[in-house]
Formats: sequence, C-alpha cells, structure tokens
Amino acid sequence: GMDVSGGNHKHKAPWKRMSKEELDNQYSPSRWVVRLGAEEAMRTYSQIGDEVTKRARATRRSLLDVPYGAGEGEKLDIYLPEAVSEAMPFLVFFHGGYWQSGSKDTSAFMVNPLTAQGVAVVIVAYDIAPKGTLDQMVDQVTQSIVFVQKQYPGNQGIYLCGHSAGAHLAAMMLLADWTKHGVMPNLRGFFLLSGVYDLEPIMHTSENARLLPTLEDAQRNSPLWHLETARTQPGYPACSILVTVGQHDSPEFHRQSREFYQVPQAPTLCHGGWKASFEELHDMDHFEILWNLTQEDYVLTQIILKTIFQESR
Ligand SMILES: N[C@@H](CC(=O)c1ccccc1NC=O)C(=O)O
Repeated sequence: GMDVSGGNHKHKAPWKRMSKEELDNQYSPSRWVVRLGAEEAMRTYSQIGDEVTKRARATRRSLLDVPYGAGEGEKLDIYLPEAVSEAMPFLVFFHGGYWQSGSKDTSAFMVNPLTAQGVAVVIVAYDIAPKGTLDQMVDQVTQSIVFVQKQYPGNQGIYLCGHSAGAHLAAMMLLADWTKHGVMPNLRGFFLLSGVYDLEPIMHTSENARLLPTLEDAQRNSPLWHLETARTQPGYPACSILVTVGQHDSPEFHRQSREFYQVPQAPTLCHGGWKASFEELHDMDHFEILWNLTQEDYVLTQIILKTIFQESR
C-alpha cells in the first residue's frame, strides 16, 4: 500500500500483521540457515565457539575471568596482541543467544585475526535470563565498558561489537548516560551483527515472552525508538556505526537492521558526528557471520580492521 508516513518506515510495523506462528518463524534464526538443519546449526555454533575459544586461549596472551563488577557473572576475558602497550585499540564483544543462552567461554570468534593486527579483544559475560533481566544486562554491559576505559585510559579507541542479542546490547550503549559513571569511554565505533533493535515483536514470540514482561520493558530497551531523542553528550567523539545482516537472515531481521541503520541519518544525529553504514553479508546466515570472523581475509574482518585503524587516535 501507499506509505503515508512520508518514508518513515519504522511506523509500518509489518510484524503486527503476522500470526504468532509466523513471528516465531521470523525470530528463530536457526530456521533460516541454508546449509544445515536448525538443530545441526545450533550444535555447530556451540562446537565452533568452543574450539575457537580454546584456540584463542592456547595461542594468545589472555587475562581470563577479570571481574568488572561485584556480581558473580560480571567477568570478562581480555585477549592481548603480541605488542602490548597502553595505547592499543580495544574491541569489546557481546555474544548473542536471545539474552538467554551463550557464554564468553564459547565466543572468542574474532580474537585471533584481530590480536594479530594489534587490537586487544575483550569478551564480556553478562547474566543471561532467567538470572538477569534485560535492564540488568544493559547495566552490566555499561559497567564492562566503564571498566575497560578505567583500566586502559590511554586506549586508542574502544569499539563495540555484538551479535544478535549482543548487537542489541551494544546498540543500547548509544543511549547510555556516561556522566553517572564518572568516565567518558573513548567509544569510536559500533559493529552490529544481525541484531534486534525493536523488542516489541519479540514479546509476541513463544520462547521469548518471559524475557519482556511488559510493553514498557520492551520499549525502554528498544534502541530503535530512543536513538533520535538520545542526547548527544558534549565531548562525545565521532562514532562509526556499521549495521550488518546476513543475506539469509529472515525478512524481519533484515527489516530491523535497515530501520536501525536509517536512524543515525536523522539530522540531529549525523550532526552529532555519527556515521552509519550498512552491509548485507553475501550468502551468509545468522551464524556463519561469526564463524567467518575467525578468518583474517573475510570481508567483515577486513572492514572491522580498516575502521579501527582509520579511526584510532
Ligand atoms: N533459539 C534461537 C537461537 C538464537 O536465536 C541464537 C542462538 C545463538 C546465538 C544467537 C542467537 N540469536 C540471537 O541472539 C534460534 O532458533 O535460532
């Protein structure tokens, strides 16, 4: 039909016309994997994550289970490049798993190619549901970034990267009020991989209903709805925001990424120095994106490295 919202696609909400069955399908990334069955894809995902993390720990200098807060689950792993200095760039990664699965211990995908180029990589654990609520996870992620900035004040930039639910948590950091934490992290870029930025449709899917008890919880935690009104804080440096989605991700995942990519182009936000870009990753499914990040010559690994070394100061 005609777009009466003047090109503002976020008001279309096509998911509102979907049956519960269709929503469940759209928001189950494993069902859209093309080269494996859904269950096999999930098994392979944990297997590869386990192997790459073991390899990263065996071949890289690391500081494991470093506490960034007082809670038992508030730990992170730091993987260091060969030449350690005060002035390294940092990539901080938040794993996915629909806020209810996944672990830092199986998520060291990009560690080897990035540390080989001089980037320190931090893999963050947070309290997944049911132990943690979404608000607590957002708070923990905030704390983990404050910790990295305080621990490495001479860093050459902190870049946030998240996959799926982890991309949502990373995107929430565009809304964070750092003044409460007494430190302004040197954030330079965001790499958002196959994320979810409007949580309202998730409320209506079966496996995730418990995560978001009320519409208010969903809206408060939807960066798509708040980015435009988020105050750009004085002194907040220019940031690049890369939004990516796999070609084989579901139409709803594509829609979420496209809409989120459009928000920083609002005049208030691009004047604030935010530069957004969008990549649809050719022939990739939701999980292969991460598997490929173990490869130095993969297009996304190259984009990440190029961004870090262009922007670092
Ligand atoms: N039950 C989900 C699992 C899932 O969504 C997922 C699993 C591992 C890593 C990321 C995921 N998605 C978003 O966080 C599925 O069927 O795909």
